[in-house]
Amino acid sequence: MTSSPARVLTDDELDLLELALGGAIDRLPYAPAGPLTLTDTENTPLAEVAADGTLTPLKPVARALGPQWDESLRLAARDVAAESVPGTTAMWLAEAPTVEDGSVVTEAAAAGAVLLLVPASRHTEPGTVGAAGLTRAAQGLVEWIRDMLRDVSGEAGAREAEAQAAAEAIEDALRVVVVPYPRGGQAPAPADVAAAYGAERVVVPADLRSSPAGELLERFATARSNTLRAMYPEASAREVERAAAAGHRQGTVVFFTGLSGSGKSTVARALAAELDDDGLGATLLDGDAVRHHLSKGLGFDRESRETNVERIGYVASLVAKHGGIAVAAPIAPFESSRAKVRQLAESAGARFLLVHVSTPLEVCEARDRKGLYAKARAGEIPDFTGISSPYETPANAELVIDTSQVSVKDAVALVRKTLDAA
Ligand SMILES: Nc1ncnc2c1ncn2[C@@H]1O[C@H](COP(=O)(O)OS(=O)(=O)O)[C@@H](OP(=O)(O)O)[C@H]1O
Ligand SMILES: Nc1ncnc2c1ncn2[C@@H]1O[C@H](COP(=O)(O)OP(=O)(O)O)[C@@H](O)[C@H]1O
Repeated sequence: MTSSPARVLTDDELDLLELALGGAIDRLPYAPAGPLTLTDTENTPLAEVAADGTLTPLKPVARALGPQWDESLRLAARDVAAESVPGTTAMWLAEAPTVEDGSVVTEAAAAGAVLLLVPASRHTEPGTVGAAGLTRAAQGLVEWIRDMLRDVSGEAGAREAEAQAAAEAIEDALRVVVVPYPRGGQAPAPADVAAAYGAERVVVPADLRSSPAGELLERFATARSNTLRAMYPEASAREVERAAAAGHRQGTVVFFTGLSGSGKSTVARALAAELDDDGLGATLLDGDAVRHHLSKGLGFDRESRETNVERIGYVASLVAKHGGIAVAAPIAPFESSRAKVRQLAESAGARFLLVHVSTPLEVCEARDRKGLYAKARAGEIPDFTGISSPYETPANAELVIDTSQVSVKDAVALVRKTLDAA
């Protein structure tokens, strides 16, 4: 048991801890002095920081799935440095390597040992090649170089044996190492990290690219597949294409709010169906359905409603985080929870569209689809929105629709127009 205060580490902080435990950095920029227990989000104690900043590991940092977690690649800096030979060059592969980069790497490997360092973050920005893709691309680069050298040595004729030996030496000189590397401002300089892994110099191939290659890469999202294949070794091209395809889809949360009977579910359902028909797909989080599943057992007091709405917002943001469209339709009467939901979506990189279905109370009450207003007026349902519980009118809705004035079809068209313009 430890009695020192605990700190739950963020993803970037975990990367820094891994770097420090592996000997790549001397001290943690976020916890230079203790006593402090560092934990992951599951509260597993990972390390102790003493008053003088000394780190004592307690448990290994949890590994996950993916090539970037492969134990034979994600090695401690001190272990790699212990095996490194003088004159080692590090290539910092922060982007998927191109054919041009492959030539730079081949040249360096002809002169001595080369560490292909893959800076692996736990975050991937949509549209960029993440840690898994970079690792596969680095491994693919080694294969690409090997195949290329075999072809060349096969054409060498009389000097075949000599060429073959040279090719093998180059292949042996290459080693892929995955480096935990945060995205944030506390990231150490690549040159310092490379030195800790035993390299004498670091080359960032992306910095050496010729300008035509740089210009082409800037346009890569629209480049035809064959252009990509000409520029990249097979493994890199696959990763760049995969990332570009994912990056094109920004997730969206369409969040309806309004009184019971205002028409939220009707419009939300019609919208989701139309999006499906267009092949866009939409996940519908209808108020009633959510109350039967996600929020079963919750009541209608303020706290329960806030919990309900925030749960919906959380699920919607998960859907949108990976490019999906979430359509939610709870009453969501309180501004504070609507603001939280917006913030959740926006921090997942999604667009957020608040649609206030502003149908007047008299119309909702006249509709009284479920007979609830009558019961609420008779005092049989407490805390009924609009009758005995408040509805805070949103001041920041992207769209306001009064379904006593606008048909379902036109309401859907208005939402889609707003979505297209966003
Ligand atoms: N007290 C009270 N107030 C308001 N609504 C009530 C209440 N009790 C039950 N219902 C039924 O629950 C539906 C609203 O649930 P929501 O999850 O959308 O509400 S909230 O966002 O948590 O405020 C709502 O459904 P809709 O009519 O689809 O809005 C009602 O049918
Ligand atoms: N233009 C309209 N848009 C949406 N609903 C409408 C419209 N005109 C009439 N209605 C009716 O109003 C009721 C709205 O109920 P519902 O969509 O369940 O509202 P909510 O989900 O806000 O409680 C439905 O019976 C629907 O048929």
